[in-house]
Amino acid sequence: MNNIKTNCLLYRIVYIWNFCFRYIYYRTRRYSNAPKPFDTIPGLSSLPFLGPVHHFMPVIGSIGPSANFYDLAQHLYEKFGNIVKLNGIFARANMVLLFEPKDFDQVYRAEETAPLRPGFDTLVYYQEELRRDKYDGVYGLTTAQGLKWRDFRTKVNPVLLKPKLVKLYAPALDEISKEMITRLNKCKHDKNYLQWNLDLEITKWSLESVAYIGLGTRLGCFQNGKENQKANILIKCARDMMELAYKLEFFPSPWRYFATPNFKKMIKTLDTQWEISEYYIKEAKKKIDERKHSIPEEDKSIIEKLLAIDEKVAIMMANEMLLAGIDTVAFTTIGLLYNLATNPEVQEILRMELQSDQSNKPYLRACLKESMRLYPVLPANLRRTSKEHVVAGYHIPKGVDVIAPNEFLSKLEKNYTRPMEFLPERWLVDKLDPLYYGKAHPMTTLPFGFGVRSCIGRRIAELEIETFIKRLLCDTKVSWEGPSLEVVTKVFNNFKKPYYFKFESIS
Ligand code: HEM
Repeated sequence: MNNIKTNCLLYRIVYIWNFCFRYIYYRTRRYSNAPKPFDTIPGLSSLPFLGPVHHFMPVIGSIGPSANFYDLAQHLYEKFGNIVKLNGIFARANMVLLFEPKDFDQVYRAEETAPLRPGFDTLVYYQEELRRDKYDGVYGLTTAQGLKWRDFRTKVNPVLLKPKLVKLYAPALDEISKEMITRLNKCKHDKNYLQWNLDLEITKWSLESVAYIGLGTRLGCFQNGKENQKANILIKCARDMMELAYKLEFFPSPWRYFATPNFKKMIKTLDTQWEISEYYIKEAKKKIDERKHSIPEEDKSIIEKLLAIDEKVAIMMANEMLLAGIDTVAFTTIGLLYNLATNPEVQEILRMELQSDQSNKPYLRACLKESMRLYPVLPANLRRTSKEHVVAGYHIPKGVDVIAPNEFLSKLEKNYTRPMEFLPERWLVDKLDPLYYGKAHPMTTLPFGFGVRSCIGRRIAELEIETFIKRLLCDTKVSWEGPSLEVVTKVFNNFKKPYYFKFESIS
């Protein structure tokens, strides 16, 4: 009898234990499979109203005010790991940095139907509210979102991304490069001038080049006089806009609630930029109208081709080319010159390729790619979520800025062999070679962005830079006589001056 009782009790204990075990097992399994809440993503602590701003303050901040984006990404990665949250402040969206390329690949691909890339909120406010009458509902690619962006991009894609583009504009760009080199040779005797103004000179060349492709006219950036003054103001406007956008949009600023002094400066700068750009566009249109006869399609400038499709889009695109296509190209060119100057053996191999008869120049292409891996204009890419995502085990709601820190990832040993070295060969060797670039995930290095919203000026930029480098290296040796060049991030990456380049004639 006792035996039966004991057996019964034992049976019950085993039964209850079994039940509890199963219950706990299934509950925890279910729970662990569920995405963790957004709020639990690790990241910098936030204060009420101020968000994580105290981390960026002088002395007391754990990061400090002067960190560039690369340093910030490194700090966050080392402290928090592959996924990091930064709370937004003053109506700025929350941000999540993803350090695994497969993770932002997943989000960016899922957003490809209508990718949202916010930024330049002051420019959006200027176009949509303050100067609404001028823009009349048509905004450029940098500021438009959703259907408006898609409609604009569909109209301009066939004109700007045409594979034949290279052939069409190459001779004129070569001419502009020759003039630039003559100008450089004149300036190089004044060492001090070039140390502080090389970027201005290179920007004059990039503006002259992009204006020729966009408007079909020469602006005369290398000349002295009135024309040159206008071009200089346009260059200054583009720079001031970046500087002011950095102050207004990356630091806490109440410009949305009242017009701060920097906000007023920004509006003045945008007005001036538009005024000069409009002047150039009107001049270009006048020339086209006065011609009174048609010319072959391949001889037409971008604005002429776009005017036949949609006049407002043509004007906005031309304006955007004069804005987005100058400092980006200048920075990339200076980065490449620096890498070639500090790696004379690479410069020599490249010179040999450029002097050879072969029409393909793979080493030149590899040098440019490698230089943009080390010195991308934009240190990170960005998409705002239009829907919910589950990434790296966390829930990411709609309206969050998902940041891909591409510059930082491109300099990690786990992605590239000898990552801090300028080794163009990595883009040419086969996959058995330890240097092979394909070791990294394809999303690791994205100097022109990603997918349908990637840079529309890519072909133009590559053509301009390659044409200039070909011309320059044929009879000039470039070297660097000073400490290493440093980068500082202000929305875009910039170089810290002075420049210690030496340009010597070798012919
Ligand atoms: C080496 C030079 C350049 C670099 C590294 C560069 C880089 C970029 C990047 C990273 C983006 C963001 C793409 C994304 O979100 O996926 C972008 C967008 C854009 N770029 Fe460039 N860019 C360069 C030159 C140019 C030039 C020459 C033009 C003008 C012809 C231009 C016009 C634009 C425009 C209009 C957008 C916005 C595209 C859109 O949202 O649809 N860029 N660029």
